[in-house]
Order: sequence, then C-alpha cells, then structure tokens
Amino acid sequence: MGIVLGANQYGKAEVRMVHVDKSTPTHVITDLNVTTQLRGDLAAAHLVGDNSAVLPTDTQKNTVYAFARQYGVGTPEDFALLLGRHFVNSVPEITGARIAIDAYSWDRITVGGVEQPTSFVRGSGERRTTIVQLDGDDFWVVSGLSDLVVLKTDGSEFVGFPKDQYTTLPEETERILATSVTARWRYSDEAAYSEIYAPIRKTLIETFSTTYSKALQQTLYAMGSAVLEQFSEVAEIRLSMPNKHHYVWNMEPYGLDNPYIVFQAGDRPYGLIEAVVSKDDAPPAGRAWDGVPGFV
Ligand SMILES: O=c1[nH]c(=O)c2[nH]c(=O)[nH]c2[nH]1
Repeated sequence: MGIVLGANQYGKAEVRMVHVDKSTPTHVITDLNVTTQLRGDLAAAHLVGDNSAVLPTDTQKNTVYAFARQYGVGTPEDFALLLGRHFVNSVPEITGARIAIDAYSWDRITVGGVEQPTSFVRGSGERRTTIVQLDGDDFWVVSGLSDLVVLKTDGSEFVGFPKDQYTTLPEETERILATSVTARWRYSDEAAYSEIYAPIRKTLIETFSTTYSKALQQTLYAMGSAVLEQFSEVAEIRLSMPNKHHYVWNMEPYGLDNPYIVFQAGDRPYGLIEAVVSKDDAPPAGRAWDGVPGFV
C-alpha cells in the first residue's frame, strides 16, 4: 500500500485587524477578519518535517497588520490581492494563495443631528466579503455579502406546489417573505471594487422589494439576473437564501381573527434556497470558487 499526500494548504485563519485612517479629521474605520492560505510544493514539510518552505502562519498574521500600516487597506478585494501577491512571491515553493476577507460595518454616531467624526456604532450583522485566489500571476476575485436580512409584508405567495399524503402547508396568496442573503459574485474583467459594491448591494435589495414573489426561488433568480443585467463586469453570481418563515399565529382559540397581522417568527427548520445565476458567455471560472463553502 502506498500513501500519498493530496491537496494541501495552510495559513492563519481569522486575523482580526482594525485600521483607522486618520489622514483627515473624519476618521475612516475598516474592521476586517482576514484568512490567509498558501499552497505550493510543501511535500517536504508534510513528509519529513522540512520547514524550509513554510512561511510561518505567525508571519502571515503579522504581514496583515504590517501591510495595513504601510499601505493602508482600501477595498477588501485590493487588500486581499496585495497580500496574496506578496505571499506568492515570498518563498519559491509557495505558488498559490487564497485570501478571504470579511468586513464588518461601523456607522457614524450622530449627536444632535451631527455625524461624529471619530465615534461609531456597530452596524448590522451584515458583512461584505471577498475571496481572492492566486496561482502564480493568475488571479480570481469573488466579492459578496452575507447576512443581508430583508423582509416584505406583501407581494409574496406560494401556491401550485405538489401535494402528497404528508403535505399540510396551505396554499398562501399572502405571506411575509423574509431571508438573509448570502451572495457571491465573480467578475469577467477587472472591476473597480470600491465603486461597484454599493450599487450591486442596492440592486439586490431593490429587486427583492419590487419583485412580486411566487416563490423565494423566483425572487432569488430575479435578484441574480438584475445584477448580471446591470453590471457588465459581473460574470456569475451565487446566492444562498434561507426562507425565514413567519407563521400566521392561530387566534381562533382566543376568538380573535388574524388576517396576516400577527406572526410567529420561525427559527428552525428553514427552507434553504440556493442557485448559481450566470451569463451564458461567462469566461471560465478557473479557481474562483475553489473552497467557497455554503453554495451549490
Ligand atoms: O418560496 C418558497 N419556496 C419553497 O420551495 C417552499 N417550500 C415551502 O414549504 N415554502 C416555500 N416557499
């Protein structure tokens, strides 16, 4: 029997780094969670404990802080590319890298209607995300967001589904539609990451709102299509959307009616709707989706 080493990568997971840009009196805060993973010819490390090509994960962590100080951060995509290129050029045996960054939001505190330049309140749990893959000089950028929670109280139905002996769900022409959107998209060209993020997020939210929903599946597809139609740089978008069920609470035992006014917010289980939506002439994905969890 022979034993072989398969695919491997290593790095520092979840480096929490906060950068404050103080170049103007109105400070700008960037709060990141950075994961670095390197790959290449690391057989000697695994097979015989030869660490001559193993850039320590501790050094990778320090590089995150040092680069923030030396170069600033900019967009998560640009910072990930900066780090990845550095690591790929650091040790001859290291030929590839995967840098994943989640960005947490801070909103400015307003006092008496005036935005404070140096104090912040943590934003929603929503995160801006990026995963950058590098292989030598080649690179792939996936941008996205997660935990974008949206809800609508009208304009949603779910009817016409098959019924068998286990079906108890009533056909509903009125319901709350709510979800927590995780979206990731890849580009066909290099994109202006700082400019494109907010408009894509806005398109997702607006399409959720304006689409009359016959199912969360249809809403998901409409959201993905809208992004592809409006942004020529985006080749493909993947969406994962839990159906955050809201159950009409039965008031009959209390002798009250309940015309979709009072709901029980469900926790678990939840429907989980996921799809890839892409342009039919999208360039090949290459390594863009390698190791991206939580999608079809
Ligand atoms: O939008 C929905 N899609 C489903 O697939 C589904 N299944 C279900 O029970 N409710 C819903 N709602």
